[in-house]
Amino acid sequence: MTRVQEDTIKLLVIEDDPGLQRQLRWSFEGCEVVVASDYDTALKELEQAAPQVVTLDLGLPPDPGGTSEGFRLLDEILSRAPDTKIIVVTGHNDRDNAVRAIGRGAYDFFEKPIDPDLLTLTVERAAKLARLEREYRKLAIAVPESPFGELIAVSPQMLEVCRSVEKLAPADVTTLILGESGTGKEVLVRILHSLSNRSTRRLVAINCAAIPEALLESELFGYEKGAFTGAVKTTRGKIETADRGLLFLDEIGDLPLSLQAKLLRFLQERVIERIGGRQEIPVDVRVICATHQDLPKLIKDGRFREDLYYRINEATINVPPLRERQDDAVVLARAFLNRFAARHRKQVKTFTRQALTIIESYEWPGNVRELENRVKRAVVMADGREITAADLELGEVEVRETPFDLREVRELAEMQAVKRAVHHSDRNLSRAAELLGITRPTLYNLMKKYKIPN
Ligand SMILES: Nc1ncnc2c1ncn2[C@@H]1O[C@H](COP(=O)(O)OP(=O)(O)OP(=O)(O)O)[C@@H](O)[C@H]1O
Repeated sequence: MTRVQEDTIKLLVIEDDPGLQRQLRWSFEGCEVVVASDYDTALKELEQAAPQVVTLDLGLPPDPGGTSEGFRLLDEILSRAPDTKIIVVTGHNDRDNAVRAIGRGAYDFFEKPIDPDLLTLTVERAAKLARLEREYRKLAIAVPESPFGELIAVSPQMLEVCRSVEKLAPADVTTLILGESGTGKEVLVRILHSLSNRSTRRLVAINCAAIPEALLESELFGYEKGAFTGAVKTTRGKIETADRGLLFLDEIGDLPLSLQAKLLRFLQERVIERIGGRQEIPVDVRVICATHQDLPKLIKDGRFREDLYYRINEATINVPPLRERQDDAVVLARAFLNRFAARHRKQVKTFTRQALTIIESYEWPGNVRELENRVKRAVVMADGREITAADLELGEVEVRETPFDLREVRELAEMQAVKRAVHHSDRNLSRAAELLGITRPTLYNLMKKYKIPN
């Protein structure tokens, strides 16, 4: 069995049949396996080995033909170590007990006779979930001291983004944050500010898309008394207010061309002139811009100045969409559930497995913001302790559940690796082929096979 990420999986096999014990030990060669054949030994091993995953045969002595001892142990394990993922092993066609076990908190069930390959995959998935939950808890515990505050990130892609933010924060360079709407760009700007050497000064934000063109100029640059009708007193603009601090220009792609020229001048000369003013006022701000738009395309269409693009883009941070970081989706969903359940004093504790699968599979066009809103709504509306797939109201979702058939599993892994390499190399196919350790023609064939556009 392969290892899940860098952790070795600790697995406790609770099984009284010596033949099956041997078979299971052999199937899970790559894991640290401990075996117990009765209630007391199982609890002792639970304490000593602290396994992430347990396989539990429901028919244990003194009731090997029934299920009473198995259920007693299931309840006890979950009360002592609630995060343990328990995979219950039932007799053939024993759906009733399987469903009962899931209802009492088991992670999954398995019918005898055991197919070691299938069971291996189930154990790997359970261990992966246990690892994500543990990492999330570590992050959650670290929150008070962490400059990353409420930011939740467990996927390698987001951890890389966090590293870039940490590196760029003290550098005082004009930084461009790119990413779809709702991916967390604003959250990252706030973190960047708190880690920068301007953290004791203000972070002034302005959304270039939300303010009409006529007002935007005075918002940014300010005006002198009498500059236009209604200018009853001299007013400083956002740029000036941000002096010695940080100015966040959100939706920079929507800045009208006339103001692009003015902003460029400011970035080059670091002075502003208020509307109706004649005096040049020096301002020391660090500018951070963000957009969900494709700026090179806007440049091609004549809607964004190329010279401004180079000015604001001294450093870039790319925030990946949520659908490309499946690991984050589940962890974020759990965090939002806890947050809103506490805020609205609801007894909702968890998601059903189906709901989690849907969360992993859904494309999340509105990214984290959409996920947050869906979970919030579901928590507010929920009556019971669990949020079901239907509560999320996502309609028909094509489920991307990891299949069991090994050929399908390999193909899925191959497709994901090709997609990642193409994204990581920013569609430079020679580089993508190099990352994958294959030739360009092989890469072309794979992209054709999986219908990945280039
Ligand atoms: N990694 C994260 N951890 C916790 N909360 C997050 C994370 N990413 C985003 N959020 C939350 O999702 C919501 C949207 O995030 P944010 O406003 O930063 O997105 P954005 O990319 O700036 O969106 P837009 O482009 O529409 O302005 C916010 O409520 C934010 O707190």
